[in-house]
Amino acid sequence: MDIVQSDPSAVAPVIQAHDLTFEVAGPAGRVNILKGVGMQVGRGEVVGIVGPSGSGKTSLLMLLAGLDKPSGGTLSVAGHALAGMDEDALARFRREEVGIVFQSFHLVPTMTALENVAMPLEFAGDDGAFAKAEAALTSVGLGHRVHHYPGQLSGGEQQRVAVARAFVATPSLILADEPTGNLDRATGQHVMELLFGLRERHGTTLVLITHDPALAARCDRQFHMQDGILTEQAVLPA
Ligand SMILES: Nc1ncnc2c1ncn2[C@@H]1O[C@H](COP(=O)(O)OP(=O)(O)OP(=O)(O)O)[C@@H](O)[C@H]1O
Repeated sequence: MDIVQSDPSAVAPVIQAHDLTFEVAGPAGRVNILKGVGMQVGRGEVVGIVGPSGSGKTSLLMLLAGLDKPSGGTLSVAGHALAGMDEDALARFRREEVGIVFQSFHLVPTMTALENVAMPLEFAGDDGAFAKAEAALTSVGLGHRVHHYPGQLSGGEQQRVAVARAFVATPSLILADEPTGNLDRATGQHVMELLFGLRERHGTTLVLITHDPALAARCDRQFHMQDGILTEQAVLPA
């Protein structure tokens, strides 16, 4: 009889967070920013997080990216239990599993678009870094701008470079913090089509912080953060 062993990582959720807390030291003592957050997100799901300013959305994103450590609770991303990992393992995890898109682009101003996108692959020792970066830039419609510096690009073009950089290493998870916040409506729409297209092409999971109700309504699932507490909500049509 053949024994078929299934790969548990193929079906395991990309994000498994349970009772996450995040405390920091403030001038008046400890501040509880996240107060027992739980979420489970499957492969290829697009999840929106809405909520007022200062409620803890970016803090949660930083934990999911392995850029901050939770004070308590358990967190597994793409099969990695982040709590037990040292800095080297976390750096590798971020390189291989996570892409991040920030509201303010965060490109390196002294590097061309091509160099910005190739950077994560070069760090990983990928010989094909520049060819892959050029293909990624072409796929976001910037094949003709590869040698431009960020300062020579419009806001929308810079965000498309940031999107290309986020997906060039085909991560399991893309985290986007107000990716359209600095863009006009049409340009923001274009950037979102690029991000949503990644799920279609690569099965990428997308976690999106947004203040835009229309954008949140396009997500498969929607969470609301309020004062460090996360609750899932029904997705209402825009
Ligand atoms: N390292 C830190 N030290 C002290 N306070 C912090 C730290 N990081 C975040 N905070 C505070 O925690 C709260 C949550 O911040 P966070 O950036 O996660 O909120 P947010 O929901 O993303 O807000 P916004 O929508 O304005 O970006 C804020 O009051 C912020 O000032």
